[in-house]
Amino acid sequence: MKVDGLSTRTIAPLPGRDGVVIIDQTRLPFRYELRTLRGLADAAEAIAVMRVRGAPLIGATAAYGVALAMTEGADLDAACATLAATRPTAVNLAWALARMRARLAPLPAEARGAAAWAEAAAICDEDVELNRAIGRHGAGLIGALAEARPGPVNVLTHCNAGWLATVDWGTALAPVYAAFDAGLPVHVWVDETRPRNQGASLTAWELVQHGVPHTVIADNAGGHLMQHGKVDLCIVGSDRTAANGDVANKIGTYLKALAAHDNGVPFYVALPGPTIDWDLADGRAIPIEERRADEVTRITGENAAGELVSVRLTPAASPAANPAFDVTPARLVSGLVTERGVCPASRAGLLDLYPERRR
Ligand SMILES: CSC[C@H]1O[C@H](OP(=O)(O)O)[C@H](O)[C@@H]1O
Repeated sequence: MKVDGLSTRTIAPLPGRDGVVIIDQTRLPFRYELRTLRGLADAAEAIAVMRVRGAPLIGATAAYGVALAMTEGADLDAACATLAATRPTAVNLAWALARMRARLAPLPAEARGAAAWAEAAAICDEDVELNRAIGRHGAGLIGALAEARPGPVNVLTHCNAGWLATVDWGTALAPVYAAFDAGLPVHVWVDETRPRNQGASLTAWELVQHGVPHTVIADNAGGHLMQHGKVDLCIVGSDRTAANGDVANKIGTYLKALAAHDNGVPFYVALPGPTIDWDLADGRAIPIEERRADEVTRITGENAAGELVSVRLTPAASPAANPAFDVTPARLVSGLVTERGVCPASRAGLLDLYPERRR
């Protein structure tokens, strides 16, 4: 996508393969800061503290983390274990590490560096095309709604599943960008998405950059808007979708799916193939990340002087719980928007799109 008119991706290797440049998403929307990852430790830290986040981008960063590790002579299995331990829910992390290991393990140590950089680059290039295809297929859903009646199609999205969550294009927002760029009237309700506010800080920033009409809302407003006919379609991302179509996504997604179901609002999940966990029959075993309590008890923002500040919201003595994801059962999902098309949220639906997965 473009930032200040310049095309960019969320991650890219330095020409000398001695570093990887990322957008430090912990600084957005106030500062657009690039950061160079110089080694395995930098890559692991960037994932763990969410300088990079979003399932596909976590996988891409881990892939480059392996390349950085090979360049610094680290052990392949140890490097993969370090990266695997950063965040548990997004299956793209395990998928990328398994792919890197499969590519590198058969090679002699001296050949692993170049192969790792090439494989990481391939993962990134593929992600861009997967998401572009998701946008194409998902734009059809928006187009059909645009034809049904005048005025903008009002899309509600949760968290950030835009291009910042991937290498480019995004997943849930890819159809929005494709529809907008095709001239379709679209407006986005942006869930702020407490406690890390990826919606208010990242999705809103993306949509401003692209010129897409949008309105930031409190997470708790979504159900009310659906009750009053102000939401035509929900599209969210996924961090891990089980083989039966159960979807793990940012905490609060399940509540939006319940409200959509109760109000007859179509609820779609956009995801690329690497986000499908074929080894999980359903979503019950998806690991849910528990993050630090101070992400709930404190909030970070910019004061009038343009300084980044963090303020406490709760009494110091109050404990807090911070599950970062929840699982939306397939029965609440209208459909899955993948790079291969749209399918029902079911094992049969997924196997129709991915027949090579039939056992
Ligand atoms: C396209 S994956 C986006 C997905 O990742 C987000 O989680 P996090 O920001 O914690 O990495 C959120 O669940 C998004 O839907």
